[in-house]
Amino acid sequence: MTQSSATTDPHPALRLDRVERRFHQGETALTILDGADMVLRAGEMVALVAPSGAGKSTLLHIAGLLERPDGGDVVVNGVSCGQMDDAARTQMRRGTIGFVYQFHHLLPEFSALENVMLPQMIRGLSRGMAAERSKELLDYMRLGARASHRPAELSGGEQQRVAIARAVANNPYVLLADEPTGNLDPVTSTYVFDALTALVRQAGVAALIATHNHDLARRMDRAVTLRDGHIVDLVLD
Ligand SMILES: Nc1ncnc2c1ncn2[C@@H]1O[C@H](COP(=O)(O)OP(=O)(O)OP(=O)(O)O)[C@@H](O)[C@H]1O
Repeated sequence: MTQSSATTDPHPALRLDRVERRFHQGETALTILDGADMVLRAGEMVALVAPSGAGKSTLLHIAGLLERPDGGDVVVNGVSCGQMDDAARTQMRRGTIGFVYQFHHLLPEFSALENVMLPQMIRGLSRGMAAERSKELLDYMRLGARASHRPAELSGGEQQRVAIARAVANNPYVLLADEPTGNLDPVTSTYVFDALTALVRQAGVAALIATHNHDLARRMDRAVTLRDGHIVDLVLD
């Protein structure tokens, strides 16, 4: 295991620069990130593998501009987000980052198609164009026949595939996924991961994917873990 590699790319999709994050639990200060650096390049898939409680979700939320770090910077496609106000960060996030959660987080009252359309319409795309792109994405995820179904009418694997389609709907530079197959049985998990991989490769997006599943982690380009508040390369057996 070595310090995570490479800071030579002038405009990587994502760069974490000396990121710090601490929580205070009663009298105790818990340091999760202590000057963490990382570079994620367009087209690469990186597994984030670390024990429960190590800080994977914290790292993904900071990388995804959902939470502010206590120190350091998050640079998305060359744009520093550290000093942005909340409105600017939200706008940046919507335009450049896709997020997939362990539980799909789809809106229950909307169809699969509408769930994929919504982030595009929030960004200003017309209803017609958003529908066209969403149909293409759902077809690609082999969900074309399910487009009009609501989340409750879909299986867990289908719900996650809709969530993945939604995450890439705005052509993000960076896709962040927090145990996207953690809630699925092994066969479905592999199927969903295959779909995620195909979409990531096709889109050339940079992906950081937290997983406890070493078999899936091995299929990515490289793996990292969290150690003493730093992001370090992880060699999987
Ligand atoms: N808002 C918060 N306030 C206080 N402590 C927090 C907060 N958020 C997270 N923590 C603590 O920070 C640590 C890291 O949490 P995090 O959820 O990032 O871990 P994780 O690696 O994603 O865990 P898991 O694999 O179980 O999801 C945990 O000890 C958690 O209790």
